[in-house]
This record gives sequence, C-alpha cells and structure tokens, in this order.
Amino acid sequence: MTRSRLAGRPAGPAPGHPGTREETVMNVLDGIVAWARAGLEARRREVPEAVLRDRASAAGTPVDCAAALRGGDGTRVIAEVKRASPSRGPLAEIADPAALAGEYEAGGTAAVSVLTERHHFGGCLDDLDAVRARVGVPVLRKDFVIDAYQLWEARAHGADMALLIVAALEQPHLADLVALAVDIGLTPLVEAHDEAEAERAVAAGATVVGVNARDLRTLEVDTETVARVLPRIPRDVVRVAESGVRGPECAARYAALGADAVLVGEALVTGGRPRAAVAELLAAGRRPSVTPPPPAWR
Ligand SMILES: O=C(O)c1ccccc1NCC(=O)[C@H](O)[C@H](O)COP(=O)(O)O
Repeated sequence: MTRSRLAGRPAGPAPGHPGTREETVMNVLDGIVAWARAGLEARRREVPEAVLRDRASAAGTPVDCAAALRGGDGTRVIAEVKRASPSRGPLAEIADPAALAGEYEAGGTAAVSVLTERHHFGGCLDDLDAVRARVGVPVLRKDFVIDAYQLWEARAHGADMALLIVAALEQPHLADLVALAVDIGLTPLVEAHDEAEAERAVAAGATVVGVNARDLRTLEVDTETVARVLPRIPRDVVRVAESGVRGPECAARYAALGADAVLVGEALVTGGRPRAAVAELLAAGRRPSVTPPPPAWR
C-alpha cells in the first residue's frame, strides 16, 4: 500500500483512478484547456520549441522562489495581474500591467502572478514580458499548462514560476512537467483543489503547492477548502492559499491555517489602491514577534 504524505489522510485510490474527484472536476477546466491546446499548437507552428529553448537559456538566472515565498515574518503575498475571469467576467482594464506590477512590488509583494490566458482571462505573453522587465521579485506564469512547450515559453519570457493544475493532468504527465520545470529553472506552483490532488502534487515532486478555494466545476469560492486541505500538506513544502482573498481578514485566516503565501487577484485589481492593499494583506499575515518591543515609556 502507498503511504500518504498528507497529514491525517490514509492512502487513497491510486492517482488518476476512476471515481476520484479529478474525473469530475473537468467541465469548466476542460473548456479552458481545449483553448489552451489550440493556442499552443498555433504558437508552436510560429515559434518552434528549439527557438524557445535558445531564448530560455538567454533569459537570465531565475530567482529562488521557495525562499522568496517562505521566511520573513509572516505570510507572503503573490499579487496577480488579472483582467477578467470566467467567474466574474471583466474585472479591470489594466492598460499598463508593468505599472500595476510595480505598485504590487512597492507594496511588498513576494511575487507577481501574470495570467497569460487570453480567451477567459484577457491575458497574453506580452503582459508577462512587460511585468518581467519591470519587477525584481519572482514572476509566475499563470496559465493552463498541459505541454512542455508552455514551460519553455514561460522561461523564454522570463518567468521564474509556472502554474501546473493537478486536475488538468494525468499523474505521469504531471510528474514529467514538474521535473522539466525544475530542470529548466522554473519553480512549479502545483495547484490542488482537494486532499487527493494535494497528495498527487506532493507525489509528483512539487515543492510549492497551492490550494485553490475556487471549485472549478461551479466556480464557487469556499475558503473551507483551504482550511481542510492546506494544513495537511507537509511542512517542508511551501503552502500557498489561492483565491477568494477579499481583504486582510481572509489573509489573516489563511495565515493562521499555516499558509506561507496567499495568491490574490480580483481584490487587488478592482480595489483601486494596489500598493496599499498588498501592504495591508502583508500586515494581516504577519506573525506576532517573539520578543515584544519594549514599551515606549521605558
Ligand atoms: O478566477 C476564475 O474565475 C477562474 C476560473 C477557472 C479557473 C481558474 C480561475 N482563476 C484562476 C485563479 O486561480 C485565480 O485567478 C487566483 O487564485 C486569484 O483568485 P482571486 O483572488 O479570487 O481573483
């Protein structure tokens, strides 16, 4: 019997086994992935993978993302450039994604996430280029990665991290993409929606695992998903709570659950004060200092 690395969970059915949640979660995801596949095949015809590989080796040294997302005095923030979403429709114009990312960085974000998917999120690789050129913190390519080509593309466009969604990938393919990402200098953020997927993420070799509170069947956000799944992920893995962070209160809750970082999109792009909002999320996630400062009157 395989041993589960998730705390408090007996080893379940084999990853990818019929009847597991990954079988049924695919409706919304299926549609997005179909677009992703068509898009990447079109780009592959224009820019062969060999060209991307050359560009990737000229893209500079990627940042150590695990270190950037962990440590310090509390829960870090990954701030997202997000124009639209399937759940909410258009969110924000974002004429200058680099300027937005610059505001995030000034507010103290540990990383910037850039949605590069066009049809559902209004993003593109130009956004990734622009953000990469502006900020010094790690940059995450947030897309629906199903092929090695997209990882080379991410690195060629200067990303330090790339998202891999467990529910979109069979286990051997997930493990291959995790290994390739690491080989080419990307840190994969491997996204799970339940315990079984979190276990698959860890088994695939992920060192950074995200728990997404958004159910990809209904698009409903349920922060209880994070409460249930995230604390069970081993402590040697960087734990990221994703979606539904509407303000400091939720960031504080995710911090108390043990999140090393929170990934926030909508609240930041719609709030109109990205720099201050990032700083407030960071303050909410700060751990109380071990030695309290001396009272001012001493
Ligand atoms: O945001 C969506 O509606 C969505 C739908 C289907 C697949 C993925 C989706 N979002 C991607 C994300 O993971 C979020 O952009 C990210 O976690 C930030 O979430 P939020 O702060 O709630 O905007």
